[in-house]
Amino acid sequence: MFLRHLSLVNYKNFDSKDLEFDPVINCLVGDNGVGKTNILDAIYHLCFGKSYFNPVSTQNIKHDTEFFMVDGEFEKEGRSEKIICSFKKGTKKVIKRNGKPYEKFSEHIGFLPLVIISPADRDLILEGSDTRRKFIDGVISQSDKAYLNNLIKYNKVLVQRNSLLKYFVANRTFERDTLSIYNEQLHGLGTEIHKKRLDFISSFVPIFKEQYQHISDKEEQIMLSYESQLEEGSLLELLEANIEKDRALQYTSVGIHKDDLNFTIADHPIKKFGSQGQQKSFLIALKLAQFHFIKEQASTTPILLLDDIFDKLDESRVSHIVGLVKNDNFGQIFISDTHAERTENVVKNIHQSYKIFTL
Ligand SMILES: Nc1ncnc2c1ncn2[C@@H]1O[C@H](COP(=O)(O)OP(=O)(O)OP(=O)(O)O)[C@@H](O)[C@H]1O
Repeated sequence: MFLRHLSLVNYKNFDSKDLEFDPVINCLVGDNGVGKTNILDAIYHLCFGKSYFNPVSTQNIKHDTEFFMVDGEFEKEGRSEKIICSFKKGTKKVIKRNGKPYEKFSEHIGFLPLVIISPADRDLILEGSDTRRKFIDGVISQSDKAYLNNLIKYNKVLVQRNSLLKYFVANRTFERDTLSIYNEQLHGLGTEIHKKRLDFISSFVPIFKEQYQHISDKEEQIMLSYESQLEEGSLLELLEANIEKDRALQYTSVGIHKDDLNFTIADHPIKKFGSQGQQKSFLIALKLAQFHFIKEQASTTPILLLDDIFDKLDESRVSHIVGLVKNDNFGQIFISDTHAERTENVVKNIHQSYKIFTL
């Protein structure tokens, strides 16, 4: 699968832009702030219906204009697929595949698998657990529609249960039976999600460790483990046991929405004890493992976006990553960098077709 053509209208810093891509390697080079990352983000938008960097849709519209449009022509399994993602202020975002709008964006997720490696990934280590849950959910959802649907349903029920807890306090009332209905729904959906997360972690960890060994020269004991309150008991039991606490807090304090991933090096949290280099290698290994996992599950090689990759790694490691496309037939890769020469040196050595775009 690859992206053949990209057209932008009023997308971030671009009025209009048309790019015809190479099926294998594409390099976007230029000074800071010219819009290299914005082009990668537009590609991300076509695959996920949203920005990787800025979730506020209005802020993805070029300043002082009213709408944006991102139009991409992909080739997938020998067929041309035209995806258009557009957004006008005050209306709902629209994604169309070959002229037909999707009713639910979730139907589009996984159709065009993509992995991005960016300096913004550091949030996975530095920020709260929701960032890491989004990561697991993002990886599983790209190859498992049922998981994504359960997750959407779980989040809806969770919002309803939280509203009910607030309603009880505001109206000085309490109805255990109504709450029990939500508990059962959360239990059913949450248990499924928990099981899939467990299965995912057990197949993902070996891939992740292998990727880390590839990019780190040293033997280091790194680990990624899954933490869930559901290890303590069934979700139904936990919800029932925490009813008084939830009434006081006015929100649901237990469930798979509290799950987390632990990242460690030599049994200590990498956030506090990992060097900058170790943290960078850890994040790249995480994303490369995502690439390999999705490739296996979805039987399509994901598009790989490498944003500012030299900010993270030296040339030999970048060569290793770019070399992935050499071994993975039909993979397409996009690289952004401020130094045209450095990028060209790396891609020339891969002996694959490539294009360099100077912005
Ligand atoms: N909604 C918007 N309207 C207009 N310009 C925008 C909008 N959002 C972002 N920009 C501009 O886009 C530019 C940043 O683009 P981008 O992050 O793609 O740069 P880059 O080439 O990747 O830079 P770097 O090499 O520093 O990573 C900034 O100048 C920013 O002001």
